Amino acid sequence: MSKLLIRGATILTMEGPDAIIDNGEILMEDGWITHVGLPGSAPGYFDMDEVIEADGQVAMPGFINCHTHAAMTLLRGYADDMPLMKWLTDKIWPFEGRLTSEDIYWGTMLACLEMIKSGTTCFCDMYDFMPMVAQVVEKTGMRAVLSRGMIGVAPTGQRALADAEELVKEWNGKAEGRITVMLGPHAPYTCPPEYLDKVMNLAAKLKVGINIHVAETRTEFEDILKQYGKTPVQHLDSLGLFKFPVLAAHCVHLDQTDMEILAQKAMGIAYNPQSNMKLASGIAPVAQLLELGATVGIGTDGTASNNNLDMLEELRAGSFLQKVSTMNPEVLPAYRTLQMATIDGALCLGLGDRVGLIKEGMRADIILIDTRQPHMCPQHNLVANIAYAANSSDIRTVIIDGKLVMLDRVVLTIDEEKVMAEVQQRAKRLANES
Ligand SMILES: N[C@@H](CCSC[C@H]1O[C@@H](n2cnc3c(=O)[nH]cnc32)[C@H](O)[C@@H]1O)C(=O)O
Ligand SMILES: [Zn+2]
Repeated sequence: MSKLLIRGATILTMEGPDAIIDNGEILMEDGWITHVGLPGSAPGYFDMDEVIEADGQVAMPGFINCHTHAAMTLLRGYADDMPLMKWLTDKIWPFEGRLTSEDIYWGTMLACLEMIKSGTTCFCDMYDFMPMVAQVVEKTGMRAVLSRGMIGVAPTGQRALADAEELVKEWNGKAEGRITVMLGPHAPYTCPPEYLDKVMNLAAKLKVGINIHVAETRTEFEDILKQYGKTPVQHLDSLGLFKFPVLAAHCVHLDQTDMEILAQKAMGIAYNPQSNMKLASGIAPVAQLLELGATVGIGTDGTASNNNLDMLEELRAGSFLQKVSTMNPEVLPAYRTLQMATIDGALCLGLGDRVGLIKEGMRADIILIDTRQPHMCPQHNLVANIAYAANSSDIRTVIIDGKLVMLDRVVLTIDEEKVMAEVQQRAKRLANES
């Protein structure tokens, strides 16, 4: 049995705004959190395999990135300042057509490196060559929800269904339980109803959830309305999609009925504020969705539309954007926003019983944040300091599933220099092939 102890930390358990333990300790055994309490209270104190002294640091659940395309690190800075449809059809899809499985491997490696260094312990991915992504998840020690992106209108539509089924069979529950697989029909505008029927049949057969982009742009909203006489959300609802556990990404353009449907029927909504800003897609009505009782997590989207995977930046932007768009500074307060980046994200991914809280009985996905920094002084309010002032470089240590993945900013599972050199060289080749 492996026993790991964190001591001396201020623990932000995320179980509630008052659930903060000063100078606390967290015991982890075989990946489980088995004790959270005051100093000297952990059982078996003297036979730990590893003790992490965390004075001056905050321990909190790792961030959960609810929507990304990890290997798109290869496209970071390749196509900027364009609207979604033009961006996808003129730049992104032609580039992606040249990607090999090795490219995906290295691009995802870089994404995992960046995510670990910015405190993300779990991410939800939709892309191609997903067995490579699964291998990277296994090697790097991350937790992930993976889906093979499926574009029904593409010549690869049929193959994508077969790949998705294979991915579920090969990887669901693997990497010591850190990988969950969902189906990933890309969007209502790339997956016609007959194709979504096939996806739903497969989801029923394999008993897995569905990850899909929904109502991202006004163009999508208008096109779907014209084509089917319904909004994207109501179109998907009428097809029966929400009978499955659905994670809906974006949800920017919604009417009142759409919001009610999502609040009542979606497993979760992935709010991607910076991608939506950069592609000028709009602002998801998150404050209203939360009022209606929706479960909302935060995602960065891929690095071609963000352009980084920094969840601290994302959650701050997400909070501020809701404040300014509603002209109400009280919406998405600091603690609520941190919940969205942790436990609510876990709920969006169907992992709410496993991660997102520092609590006995949960798996140990924990980050340590150094608070002894000028930009976090003084400490009137720890929660506000983390949500509104911290930088991702303040994240010192990352534990995933009870294993040390980064210690004092050294990532233990990835050769940082090698990954950056590989990606640089591959990105250059891919761009030159155009
Ligand atoms: N090429 C695959 C499917 C790729 S799935 C994921 C797709 O989503 C694309 N993508 C990335 N960000 C966004 C976004 O914000 N909206 C819609 N699509 C996106 C991404 O570039 C990628 O093509 C096939 O064989 O059909
Ligand atoms: Zn996306």
